[in-house]
Amino acid sequence: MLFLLQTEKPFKLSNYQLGLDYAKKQDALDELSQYRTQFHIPKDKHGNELIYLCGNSLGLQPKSTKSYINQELEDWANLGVEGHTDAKNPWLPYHEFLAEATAKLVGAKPIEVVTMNSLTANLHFMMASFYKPTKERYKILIESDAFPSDKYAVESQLRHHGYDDKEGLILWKPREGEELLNYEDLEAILKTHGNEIALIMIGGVNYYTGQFFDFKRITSLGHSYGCKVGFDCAHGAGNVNLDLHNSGADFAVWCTYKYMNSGPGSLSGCFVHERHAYDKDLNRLTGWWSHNKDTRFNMRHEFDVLPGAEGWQLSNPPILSMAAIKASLDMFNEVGIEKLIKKSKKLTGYFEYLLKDLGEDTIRIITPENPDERGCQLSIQVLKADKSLHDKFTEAGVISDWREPDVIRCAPVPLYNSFEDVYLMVEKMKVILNKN
Ligand SMILES: Cc1ncc(COP(=O)(O)O)c(C=O)c1O
Ligand SMILES: Nc1ccccc1C(=O)C[C@H](N)C(=O)O
Repeated sequence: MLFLLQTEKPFKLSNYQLGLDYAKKQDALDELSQYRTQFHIPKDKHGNELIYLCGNSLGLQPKSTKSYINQELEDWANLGVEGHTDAKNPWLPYHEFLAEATAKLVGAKPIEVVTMNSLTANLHFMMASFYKPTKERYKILIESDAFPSDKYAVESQLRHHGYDDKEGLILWKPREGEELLNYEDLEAILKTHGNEIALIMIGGVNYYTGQFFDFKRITSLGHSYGCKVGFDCAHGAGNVNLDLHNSGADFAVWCTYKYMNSGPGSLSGCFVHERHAYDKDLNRLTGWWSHNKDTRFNMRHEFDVLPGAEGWQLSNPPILSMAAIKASLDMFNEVGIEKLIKKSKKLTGYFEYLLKDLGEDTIRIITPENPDERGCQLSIQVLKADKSLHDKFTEAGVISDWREPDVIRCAPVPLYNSFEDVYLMVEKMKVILNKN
């Protein structure tokens, strides 16, 4: 199925009509095309722009990021400690400046989101509150091919609470010979084990296949059996419509260095559903930044937790990293996630169409075909290939990534990738695979 810019109705054209001229025309018609110029596009040693399709791993740097960070460096140089209150963007409440735009991006209310820590750390902090095992109900359900860090984190939670990490872990697996997960299988697992499962923790968009799960469906199913439900949205934030509040999920976490373009190792985002906002009995690991802002500096005050996701903060945050997040969020706020998703579906649809022309004896796209069940990433299984193939792509100026055993992940990011990028990538693929 191919979505063309001129029409909302999918229809097919010949490959000739969908060539370079077509790609250039779509770029000219694209109302978001000017955003590409607002990013640094990496170049090869001759100064030519690379075809960067790796926003699923590390998003590109907005040109504005430097000035946002420089503002904080200047305020630090000029004000020292007074910057906490007197900086242009005072550091004490800095995380509050991110809440509204973050909430909009992930479909939440400002009280439900906070930016803090790193991703796997936040997953643990969320599990400290939402994984409350009992003798009867202690198991954790996760998708079988979850990102390793998530799997290690849930296994270590099981061990931390004194359970066996194999016996306590339930895996939602694809069917024999398939990669994508099937909801009927999840329903069957819950029918048998629902009363033993304390927590369902799913990678909202799977890092390997790119499958975007139905959060609402998983959450209501989990809740109907009394399980808590959380999502790791590392591959979802800034990429798909997460609609976290309406999903009803108990919590979600994500990183800001992929589709949120906020720099390597940048801070993570965290969502805690509003219904938990004022629950002071919910166990959590806390620090002084979880404490009431009005009395935080009275120091000897008895602990008084902040309402909402802010109440999960521990430490005063790194402002330089937050400044990079602010630069990126300001851009997302200007564009709006709806427009991005609209372009994303067209761009990825075009990419998919061109790839399919390579033939099923060469490649197989393991990402769902339905545009509502994926983001911009396509995971391309290259038959009979090994990593040396990926090296050839890199040499040819295409930045993508390789995931063992045989998958190239490519993510045309609507903020900075073009239809021409996608066209050229497939042309290079044809040369490398001797398909031209
Ligand atoms: C789904 C998922 N979970 C966890 C991680 C690990 O994140 P971090 O190193 O920021 O904790 C990543 C990416 O690295 C990821 O994609
Ligand atoms: N943060 C990184 C640092 C170094 C190398 C890779 C990463 C990734 O983010 C990998 C990504 N999570 C993935 O889906 O493969």
